[in-house]
Amino acid sequence: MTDSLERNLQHRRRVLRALLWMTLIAGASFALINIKRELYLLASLELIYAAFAAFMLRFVDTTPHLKAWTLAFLVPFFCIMVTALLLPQSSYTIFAWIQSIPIISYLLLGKRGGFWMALIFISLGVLAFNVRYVTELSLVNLAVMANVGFSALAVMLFSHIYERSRDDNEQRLIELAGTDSLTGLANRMRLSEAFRAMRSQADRSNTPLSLVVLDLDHFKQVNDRYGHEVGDSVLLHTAQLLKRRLRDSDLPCRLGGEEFAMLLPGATLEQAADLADAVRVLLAQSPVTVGRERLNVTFSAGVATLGEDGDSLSELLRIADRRMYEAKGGGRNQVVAAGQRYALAKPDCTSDTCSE
Ligand SMILES: Nc1nc2c(ncn2[C@@H]2O[C@H](COP(=O)(O)OP(=O)(O)OP(=O)(O)O)[C@@H](O)[C@H]2O)c(=O)[nH]1
Repeated sequence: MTDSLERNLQHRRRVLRALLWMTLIAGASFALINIKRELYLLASLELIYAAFAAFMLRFVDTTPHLKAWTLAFLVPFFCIMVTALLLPQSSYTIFAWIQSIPIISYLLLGKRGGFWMALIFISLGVLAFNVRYVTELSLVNLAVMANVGFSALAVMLFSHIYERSRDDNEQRLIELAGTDSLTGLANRMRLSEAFRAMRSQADRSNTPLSLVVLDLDHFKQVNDRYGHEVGDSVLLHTAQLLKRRLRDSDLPCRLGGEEFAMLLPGATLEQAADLADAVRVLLAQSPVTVGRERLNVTFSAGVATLGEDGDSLSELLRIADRRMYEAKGGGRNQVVAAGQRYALAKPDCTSDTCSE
């Protein structure tokens, strides 16, 4: 669940696995043929590479360093291919393999890495053709070289377009998976991702990180009295107000139903409580218009902070949730932030701080 919003590298692993199997089988077979043809340098390169492929097959599905291993495999792989192109004993037709360079590069390295890898090795391939046939430069050879070069560039262009749209679609899916469809705020899944990043940052810079859970008061009555659509616009109104009021570095999110959360990097428990109370006042002063009526919306909130109240998101959510219910129990439309419990703007409190 925690990795659910990360980019999916599964397809790259599958392509690499297929390439490793091909290298293993083809490398061993070609090595045998080339030994018979007395091309010992090429045969030993092919054998070494087949062994390297067999070695990589053991961990290609699990390695966390997929890109580094892909590069470690691919650069020598293409170098061997170019060496084969240069050998005077290998046939003319071997140049057809240049076509595979852009496809393999883009599938394994994505659009940026794929672009450079393909460009470099297609150029080297065309250069190899030049080196081999420079002495017998004829119109036929020029035509072959132009066809090999341009068709490889065409394949590269299509691979680039394909990889770019795949990348955009994946990005869009990641956005959608982390977004609440009604309010456009982050959802629980994105909150977990953001919490991990913000907690690391807070640990590194020794700065506070706080969480506020807020729940709209008597929301059922809004739905029952005005209907579900009006209920939805109240949720949207609250979400927009949170987005407007918070900093770009803060994360407002909808946990579900009429429950929201705010993840506040750099805010201590007290600062987070002050901010939650300011949002509470702002919401209370911004009624939602329904026909001729103006609907006052309030919420009850609980605050928790990293370290004092726990180190994981689930601990902070649990404590903030418990304090939110204390705020409900204390009369609603208030914020509870505790070490010792205190409530801000609690109607039946004479001072800002109430004892537990
Ligand atoms: N319009 C709308 N209503 C929702 C949505 N999700 C949950 N609800 C409603 O929110 C209401 C929540 O009711 P309760 O849990 O009783 O809470 P409440 O009425 O706000 O009472 P307190 O929290 O105790 O103040 C229920 O009527 C749900 O149907 C939604 O996406 N849209």
